[in-house]
Amino acid sequence: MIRLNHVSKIYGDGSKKAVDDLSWDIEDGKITGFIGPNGAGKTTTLKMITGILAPSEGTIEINGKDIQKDPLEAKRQFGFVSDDPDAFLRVRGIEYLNFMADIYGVGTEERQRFIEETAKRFEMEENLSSRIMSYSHGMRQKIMVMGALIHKPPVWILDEPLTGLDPRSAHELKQMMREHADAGNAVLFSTHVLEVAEKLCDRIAIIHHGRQVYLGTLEELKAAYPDQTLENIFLEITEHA
Ligand SMILES: Nc1ncnc2c1ncn2[C@@H]1O[C@H](COP(=O)(O)OP(=O)(O)OP(=O)(O)O)[C@@H](O)[C@H]1O
Repeated sequence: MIRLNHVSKIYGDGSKKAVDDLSWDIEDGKITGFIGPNGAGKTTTLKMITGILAPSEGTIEINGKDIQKDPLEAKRQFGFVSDDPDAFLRVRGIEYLNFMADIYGVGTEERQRFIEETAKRFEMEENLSSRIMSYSHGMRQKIMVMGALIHKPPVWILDEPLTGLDPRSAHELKQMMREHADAGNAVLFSTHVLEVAEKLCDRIAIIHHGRQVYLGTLEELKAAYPDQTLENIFLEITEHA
């Protein structure tokens, strides 16, 4: 569970709140889709949850561990896939995965099992010995997902994880997200693809201008806007918010 308690973020000169007073519980056992227009504050929120940015106000707990006060314990609770997969370009895929496994103290057999299984699912077996620099965008995305999840974190936080993935890999990652949530864990991911959010998510979190406009189940949202697609609901909510 991720708990945000009156979280705000003010960048630079302080003239504007990029995130404004978010208080959310991202529940276990659910996939929560995080949506909002460009510049709404999604990446800023995810970076605060993962401790990359400090909130200007408020507190964030991941499975009860405060990301500011107890960062090491809090960071053990989640795996984070950023929206920029262009990292560790000079190392080989397998070296990156072993590096991530070493950081989190994942044993040899356990990491081998994970690498074999996910490389197969993502059709990456042939590429692990090549440098990440030589990978396509989608392949970089897949190796970053594998690295982020190698320590089997209970909470998954993914910023636009499906961008650039081919249909089979996207299907596998969606399936993995579903299996992980069904096993009782929290999965939070941001997306601009509303069809994906509509099909995959149990709950939807919508922000606009840094402010919370909706958090709840898709069913509740649809009940409030009968016979409308999520796209139409999104357009209406973000127009009037
Ligand atoms: N480093 C920064 N310095 C100053 N302002 C920033 C910085 N990063 C983001 N912002 C501003 O904060 C606001 C929220 O940006 P953020 O990247 O969180 O939005 P987003 O919802 O992830 O957008 P997108 O869907 O386009 O990725 C925007 O107004 C943006 O210009």
